[in-house]
Amino acid sequence: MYRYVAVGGTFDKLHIGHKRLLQTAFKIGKKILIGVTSDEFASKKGSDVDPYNLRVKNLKKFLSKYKGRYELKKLNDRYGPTIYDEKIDAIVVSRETEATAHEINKIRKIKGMKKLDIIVIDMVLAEDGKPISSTRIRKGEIDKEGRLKKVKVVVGSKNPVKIQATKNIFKKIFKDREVVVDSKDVNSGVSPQPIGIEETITGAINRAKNAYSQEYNFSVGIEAGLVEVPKTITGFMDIQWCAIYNGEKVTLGASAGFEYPPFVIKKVMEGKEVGEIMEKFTGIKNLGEKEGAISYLSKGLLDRVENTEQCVLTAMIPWINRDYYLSSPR
Ligand SMILES: O=P(O)(O)OP(=O)(O)OP(=O)(O)OC[C@H]1O[C@@H](n2cnc3c(O)ncnc32)[C@H](O)[C@@H]1O
Ligand SMILES: [Mg+2]
Repeated sequence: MYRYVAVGGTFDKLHIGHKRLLQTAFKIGKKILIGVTSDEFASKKGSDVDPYNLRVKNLKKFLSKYKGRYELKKLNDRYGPTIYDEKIDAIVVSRETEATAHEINKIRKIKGMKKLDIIVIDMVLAEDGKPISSTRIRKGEIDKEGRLKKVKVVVGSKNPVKIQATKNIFKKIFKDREVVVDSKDVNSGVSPQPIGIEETITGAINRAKNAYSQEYNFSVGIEAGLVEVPKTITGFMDIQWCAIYNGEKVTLGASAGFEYPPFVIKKVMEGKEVGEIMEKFTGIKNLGEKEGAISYLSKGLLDRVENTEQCVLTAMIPWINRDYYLSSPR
């Protein structure tokens, strides 16, 4: 336990990133020095930062259970007391502000002061996997809990099954929010009948990345392919893979796999696509965009949309549990 720990910031629209930072300080320190930027200094961020008094009022409300354990100090520069106060032992920063802590230690070294221990916390991520910040809250993209105000998704395919499955899952996850799902015809960059896990996943990722643009929170790429599976009847299973991309990170999910009959696999090995073989066999045109082979083979007990939903949902698991999967740099 440190005796005296420093943290600092503007703390505008006090959000869960700020709260995590402050809670970390109280966990490791007896007494906390909280630097809060002055209105003059904060105005560099733009004109719509809340006034100092309001920012401090909100801080005090959140800190009520730590009464007597902290001191507030107005900051007119990036360093505040950290470059002259000998009593400070450590400083808590986020990955984003870590560099400032190192600058502080450089200055302290020149002045012959002892080095501060630097405690770095991971960024708290909003629902789209990007860090929560006051700037994003001021822009109206997210709220103080990091929830998206509106969810914009694009699917890298014009296949109505993939679009519907994506809509269903995103509406399920973002229940009370407006969810917009667009679609874009994009290149998968792999063969029309992918074989093997590598090729199929590459197709899913390419679709997601090729569909992505800044205006979206997520892009979705879905690709089905045959994978070798030991002890099966044919040696292969058909598995749909979903890639979800936020412009920075990709996550993957898979659907329940199933086997095609041996005569289908034989023709695929001769270079045909599962889709065309199944269309010919069932006599249903565009089977893959309707109930799908899975529905035909399961005699209607599992339909294609449901099967596709599985890979979209499993690909969303890391985004639903951002702290476990996505916070620390990989
Ligand atoms: O967009 P701006 O206006 O820069 O606001 P901000 O949310 O980054 O908030 P501050 O600049 O007031 O940051 C105060 C401290 O909180 C940290 N912090 C901000 N957002 C965070 C997040 O999402 N997760 C963890 N720490 C965060 C930040 O690195 C600072 O050390
Ligand atoms: Mg900041």
